Amino acid sequence: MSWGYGADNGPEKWVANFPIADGPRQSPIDIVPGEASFDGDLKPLKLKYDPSTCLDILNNGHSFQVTFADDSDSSTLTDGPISGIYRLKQFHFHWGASDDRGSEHTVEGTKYPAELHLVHWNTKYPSFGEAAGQPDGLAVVGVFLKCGDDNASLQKILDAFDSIKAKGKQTSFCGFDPTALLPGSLDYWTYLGSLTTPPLLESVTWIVCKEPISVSCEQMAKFRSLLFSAEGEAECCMVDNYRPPQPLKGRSVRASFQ
Ligand SMILES: NS(=O)(=O)c1c(F)c(F)c(S(=O)(=O)CCO)c(N[C@H](c2ccccc2)[C@@H](O)c2ccccc2)c1F
Ligand SMILES: [Zn+2]
Repeated sequence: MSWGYGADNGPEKWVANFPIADGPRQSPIDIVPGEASFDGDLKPLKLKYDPSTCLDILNNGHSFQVTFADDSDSSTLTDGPISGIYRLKQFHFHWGASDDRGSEHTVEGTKYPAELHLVHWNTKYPSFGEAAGQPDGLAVVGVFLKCGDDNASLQKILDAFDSIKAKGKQTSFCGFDPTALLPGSLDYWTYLGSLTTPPLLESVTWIVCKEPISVSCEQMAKFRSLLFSAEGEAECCMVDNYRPPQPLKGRSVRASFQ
């Protein structure tokens, strides 16, 4: 059985096939603002996305992801805590079965109903796959979602869900600008961590925005209409696809704001 989020193949079981699950720089973590150290050398995040590089939307059986063409520097992350140019490869979300949980990072124990991850790779390496194996290979921007006003930008994504309900379903999705999913303030916390799904590679510079974006409760409910299961299989709702916080193991978390 491959990894997932169920009782038999969920986060507590991943270490059996992916021993790095108990490694020194695993993600996500619980962020304690009072213990984060302000670093005046941290630059503002610079995110430049070209909507024409948006390719498709896919239900991959763990989450849904929107994939971008990454054969040029059209959609990039620069500055912030990183050096060099990182290209946007895909974004995806994690969410709960109810509004009281769903995010991967937590803030002093507070769980948000969902969390957006924008995955970028360091162009000093020849490809995403190469970069994913390097300690400075990936940079993921995390944005918390909280229940509140309707989010018109998110609605465009949700409107595509009917064509990707089951695992393996994919549909073209273009002209989407992920900038529209970013909060007003780009204040962030940053720390060295890992992918939060197998292969759990310790190659991620995490950049977690302090300010959440809002989604309506109806929009949150739409996330839960996706399926972990493929067509023809017993239906299994795609919910609680998040890994719980992992031990900090002496790492420091820096803040870009005071
Ligand atoms: N929270 S996280 O950012 O660590 C994360 C996830 F939590 C996550 F669910 C995914 S996923 O692709 O939706 C399903 C698992 O691969 C990816 N997807 C990765 C990925 C695949 C293709 C292109 C970009 C990112 C992940 O599958 C991956 C990364 C590195 C090497 C192999 C696989 C991911 F990066
Ligand atoms: Zn993720």
